[in-house]
Amino acid sequence: MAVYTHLSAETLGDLIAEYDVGEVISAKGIAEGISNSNWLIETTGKNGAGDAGARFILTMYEYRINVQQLPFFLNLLDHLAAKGCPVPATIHDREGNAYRELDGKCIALIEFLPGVSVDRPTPQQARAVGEALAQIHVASADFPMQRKNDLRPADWRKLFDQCGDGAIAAINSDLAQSVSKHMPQLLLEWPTDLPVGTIHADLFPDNVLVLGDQVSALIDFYFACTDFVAYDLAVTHAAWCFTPDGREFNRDISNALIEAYSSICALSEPEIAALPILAKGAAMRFIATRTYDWINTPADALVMRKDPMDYVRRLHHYDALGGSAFSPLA
Ligand SMILES: Nc1ncnc2c1ncn2[C@@H]1O[C@H](COP(=O)(O)OP(=O)(O)O)[C@@H](O)[C@H]1O
Ligand SMILES: N[C@@H](CCOP(=O)(O)O)C(=O)O
Repeated sequence: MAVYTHLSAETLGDLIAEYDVGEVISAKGIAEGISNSNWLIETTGKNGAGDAGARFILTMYEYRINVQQLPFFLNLLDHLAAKGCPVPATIHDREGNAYRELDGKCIALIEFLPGVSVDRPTPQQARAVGEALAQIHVASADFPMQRKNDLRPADWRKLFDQCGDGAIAAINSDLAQSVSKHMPQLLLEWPTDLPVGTIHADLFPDNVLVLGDQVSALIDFYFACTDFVAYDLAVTHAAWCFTPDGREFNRDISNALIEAYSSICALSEPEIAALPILAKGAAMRFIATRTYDWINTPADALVMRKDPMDYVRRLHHYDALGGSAFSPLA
């Protein structure tokens, strides 16, 4: 579940009164999610059909987010939404603030967008995701803010060092061996001069809402940063083109995702050549944070731990497949 903080009806009512969105009719905690508390808020304001019952997502930032970086994330949402991308716009309060403080934590109210996230996407859905990813890369080309990616190879190394070899091996010996085998190559051979842009960096199926085969929303931009755009395609590929446990690679989904993305954002020769190492790096980035969380999250914590082995298996696939994982481009 992901409602870590209790907000009373009075507190919620007072908070929503700071926005020009009507009065609260209902507020329901949202079970999905890991990092933040989220509520679905319905108000007496007008919805898209002109009737009372406007819906919003209220997010309270709980974990991992440096609040000084909130302007980057929230301005990016507004920038992309203004350009017609399927992302929720930020609702500003009556004084124009994109976020406020409540009980010492930051909160933001964002537009609710309809749709569901899928565990087992179809190639048609993967195609729509490839197009949506390309759309945000195009639309963010003139986004004026920058944010350093704080999860690059040296940062993964630091996370593993903080975990310690023994604790990593205690999770799974294959995990420990895979880190020892692949981290040196990733540190040495990570590209340095690929085209850079604003990237989502965490476009997993649970961060995409769909209505049928259409993408209705890209959400959870809280890892967004300035880095190689081809790395964003690699992260999305790693997240979408395998069974959730990483045991099976789905070539139809892979082809659909890559063809759709590259039909809008053509990749350069150096980007295509770099995809195999970017994909191994994408797998390692999630192995690193999942391993760290596995070791450092108390068993009784509300935060759900995710299995790093799902991404160790993806790393093995990428190691074995090389460039053929991206065959429409080969
Ligand atoms: N703008 C939105 N419109 C509709 N639902 C949303 C929106 N933002 C978040 N949600 C819902 O809230 C859940 C958790 O949001 P998310 O930002 O992924 O939280 P976390 O950062 O904790 O993972 C999503 O799975 C989705 O169901
Ligand atoms: N996508 C990451 C976890 C990041 O959490 P999120 O809920 O903020 O997307 C993973 O699966 O390891």
